[in-house]
Amino acid sequence: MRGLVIKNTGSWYQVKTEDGRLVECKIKGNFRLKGIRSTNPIAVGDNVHIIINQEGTAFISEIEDRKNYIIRRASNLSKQSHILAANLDQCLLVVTVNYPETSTTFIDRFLASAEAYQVPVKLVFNKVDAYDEDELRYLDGLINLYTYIGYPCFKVSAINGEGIEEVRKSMEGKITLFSGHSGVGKSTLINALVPGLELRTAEISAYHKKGMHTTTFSEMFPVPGNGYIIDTPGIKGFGTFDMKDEEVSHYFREIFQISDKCKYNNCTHRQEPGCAVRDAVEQHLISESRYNSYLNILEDKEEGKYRSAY
Ligand SMILES: Nc1nc2c(ncn2[C@@H]2O[C@H](COP(=O)(O)OP(=O)(O)OP(=O)(O)O)[C@@H](O)[C@H]2O)c(=O)[nH]1
Ligand SMILES: [Zn+2]
Repeated sequence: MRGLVIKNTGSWYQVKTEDGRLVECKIKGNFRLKGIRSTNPIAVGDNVHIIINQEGTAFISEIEDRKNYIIRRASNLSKQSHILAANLDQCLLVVTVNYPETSTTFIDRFLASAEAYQVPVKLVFNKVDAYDEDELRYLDGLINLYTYIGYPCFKVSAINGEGIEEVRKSMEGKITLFSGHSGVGKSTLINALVPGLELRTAEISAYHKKGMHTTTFSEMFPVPGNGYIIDTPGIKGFGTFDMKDEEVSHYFREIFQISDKCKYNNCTHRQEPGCAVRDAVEQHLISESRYNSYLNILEDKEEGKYRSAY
């Protein structure tokens, strides 16, 4: 029988079967996954096949290929990683232009990592009820920019409900990860989207604070319309990853698009002659803030800071 893993306690998995049952499963045998040395072979979001025994116990017999997954290294020095979640359909990055301010550098770094992990991102600009005219104008500028690049944007207030319905619709049938700085309103937003869910996530938080199973526990919560939210504490973004200088621009869509017009095909778009990207920035075809974020990642990479930035 086919099912979706929605909870991983470290010792057993809760699987939602295709016919709608919730079944507690153990793993049988050794799962070896291509290319990953992981502390857990199965994660929430995995599509699995289970076998239910006559006495009512069940085990996972097969895991289907993943379209993506996010990991956390067991420790800085370790090559082993923990798979936090698999098969994410999207990430909603909650940002605020004020209270607190989310910088474009942060947004762009996040978007670049998401590109690397092949997880589509939508930007949710929260707290629109609290902004003055200047802040709203700046916000609209950002929305124009990111919509143009290809990231859908929402303008919402988790407190007064503005724009919430559109976000709710965009979560239907999808596995969604919420991310964003502390204080941007993720919990408030999730509670506005799915009333009653907050209580359950608070329980999980308390459980985590006790220090139990912190590295192995994860859970997805069903949302109306057949979707799921991943809101496990500790999963606030993507892990670190290594990339070559000339790869960084692959994760900036609009920069990558233009880069094949650069004179050198290993152009890093800094000082090289005949760089089409720098030309585009000068002609305001590529936003300066995006280009600066791009340079910023390159610089941090050189100083070895990028890995610890997340
Ligand atoms: N004015 C206004 N305040 C909001 C809105 N959404 C959340 N807040 C407030 O912002 C503060 C932080 O909200 P939280 O939901 O706790 O933020 P969070 O992102 O979950 O924060 P962490 O748990 O630290 O990651 C609270 O005081 C909320 O009441 C909004 O739409 N408008
Ligand atoms: Zn170039």
